[in-house]
Amino acid sequence: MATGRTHRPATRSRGIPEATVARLPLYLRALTALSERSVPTVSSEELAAAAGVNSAKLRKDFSYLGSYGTRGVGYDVEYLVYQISRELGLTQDWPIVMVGIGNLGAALANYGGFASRGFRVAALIDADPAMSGKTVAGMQVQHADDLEKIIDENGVSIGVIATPAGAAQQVCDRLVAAGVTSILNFAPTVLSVPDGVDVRKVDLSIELQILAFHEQRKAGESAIEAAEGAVGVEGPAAKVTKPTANDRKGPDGDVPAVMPA
Ligand SMILES: NC(=O)c1ccc[n+]([C@@H]2O[C@H](COP(=O)([O-])OP(=O)(O)OC[C@H]3O[C@@H](n4cnc5c(N)ncnc54)[C@H](O)[C@@H]3O)[C@@H](O)[C@H]2O)c1
Repeated sequence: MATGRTHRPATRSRGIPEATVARLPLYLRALTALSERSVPTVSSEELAAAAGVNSAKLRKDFSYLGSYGTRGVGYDVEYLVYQISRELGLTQDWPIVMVGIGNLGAALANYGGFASRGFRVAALIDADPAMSGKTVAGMQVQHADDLEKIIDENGVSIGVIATPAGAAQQVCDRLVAAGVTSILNFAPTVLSVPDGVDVRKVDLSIELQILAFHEQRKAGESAIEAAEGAVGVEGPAAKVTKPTANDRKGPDGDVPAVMPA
């Protein structure tokens, strides 16, 4: 599919900014941990620290949900879990298909975290005939020839692609033609999709490259400090701005492990 776009406008139709939407899962993860410890209420500062977000930003984000907390008491943890889950669409079950059940696909299929967050793996699909019928994570792998039928029968709207990069666009096109409107792409390639289809990409090697960049800066900083120590006076090198912890944070004040698509 040659035409189409790969991103959405910054604000969703309901008026919640995309950056806020991207932080909601962080709040939910922190709130779920509090809920598991039976903590009844939480202040914006505590929750912001647990989620790795600035507290003023958190309060602004929650105002979009109509949640303002109670002065001196804070936010009701259970109610906030419900509110955010509802906003993210997690109060309903989302069947997903995974395409490409090799090393990564099998590891993802075995990950229990999808089901506990409302994502049911409806089918595992692979093009290799030798994989068909094999059991992975307790499910039989189905052949890619049946992709459209599987999506139709299971009412799937979210697809996960873990095929080699060269196959990803073709798989994406078939998923979209079959009715899938959200794709999580692990293949190292940019997918082109029509309007109305959301793509998120995950690339751990990009994350490592970003960490390598920071390591390089830190190494440069150490070299500057060593040179300063050796010379004993403030030379030109001392004017180099040293990176701070904030420099390494994302635009939202957090340190994303996985960059938004
Ligand atoms: N995003 C990340 O951080 C990350 C990490 C590791 C791997 N990857 C990428 O994930 C992909 C899978 O890696 P892997 O190590 O599991 O590879 P793999 O070779 O073990 O598995 C790929 C699977 O895809 C299947 N496949 C190929 N074409 C297909 C098609 N048209 N339809 C359905 N299935 C098809 C193959 O039969 C195979 O089982 C690669 O693109 C790799 O670069 C991404």
